[in-house]
Amino acid sequence: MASIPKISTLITWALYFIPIYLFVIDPLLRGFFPSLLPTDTDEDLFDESGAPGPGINLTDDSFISPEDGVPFTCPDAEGYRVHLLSRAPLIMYIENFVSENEANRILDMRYTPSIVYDGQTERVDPSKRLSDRALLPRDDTVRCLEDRARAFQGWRPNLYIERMWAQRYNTSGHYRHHYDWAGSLARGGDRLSTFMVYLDADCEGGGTNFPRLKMPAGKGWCRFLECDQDTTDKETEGITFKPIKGNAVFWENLRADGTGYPETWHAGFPVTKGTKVGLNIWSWYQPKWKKPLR
Ligand SMILES: O=C(O)CCC(=O)C(=O)O
Ligand SMILES: [Fe+2]
Repeated sequence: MASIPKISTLITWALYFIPIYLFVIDPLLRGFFPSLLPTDTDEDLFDESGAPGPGINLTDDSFISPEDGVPFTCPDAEGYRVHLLSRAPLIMYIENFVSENEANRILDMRYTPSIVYDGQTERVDPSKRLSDRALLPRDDTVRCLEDRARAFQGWRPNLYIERMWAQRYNTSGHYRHHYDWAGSLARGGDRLSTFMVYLDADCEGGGTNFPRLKMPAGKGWCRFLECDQDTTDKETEGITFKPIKGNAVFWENLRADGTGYPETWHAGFPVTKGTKVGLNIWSWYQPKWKKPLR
């Protein structure tokens, strides 16, 4: 009669089997039968040919700017210049992204107090965000910018430009550190990228700070970044973009697997004098679904 193996024998077998499974059997199975095994990310949910998923409502034109084919002209467009700051996350500085005439057209708006959103409710909270904002009507100037933002990102599929907001900060206006992404891709969509455009920068202070990014080497960046700030001080660590009218900072919020970059933690520093007006251009990524949500 076969005897029952001792506990110590079972543990010894397990010690041999676990590494063999992890380093030999699992990689072989993944190689030969990729569809049989669960993957580590939610990427397997997404399929370019699938149906639109839940999440952002692509027909809600109070929230997104659909490509509706309405014709427009861009007489005030000028050329822009791009400077690469970081590859991962992708961060680019764009000189003259918005021309002087375009910026002036957008500035004259009716503003209301800005809100913060905690994933559930929207409220005014001046300790976190003190500014006024205005939803921009989709006139020719705004459509030109939507088009420019799409082209800049290679006309990527499944990318939807959120309706644009201008944001005006008067003295002591600020936006405390936050992410623009919400970690909501698996629930249907998230903000893939941000253009932070300076429409007006007749101010002191008001820089856009990224405490987790390192100052690039060389003095070349001092045109656009504060080079005199104390990076050992907790309040001013990292890098800070100076507000310069017409220029923009572009960054990607999400990695290829849809998770957010911690390096994109950022703030609008307090304006100490004058007025700054920013323009947010956010692009959402809403993948198509291969299979229903788990
Ligand atoms: O005003 C700034 O510099 C940053 C604004 C910002 O981060 C936002 O509106 O999400
Ligand atoms: Fe932001």
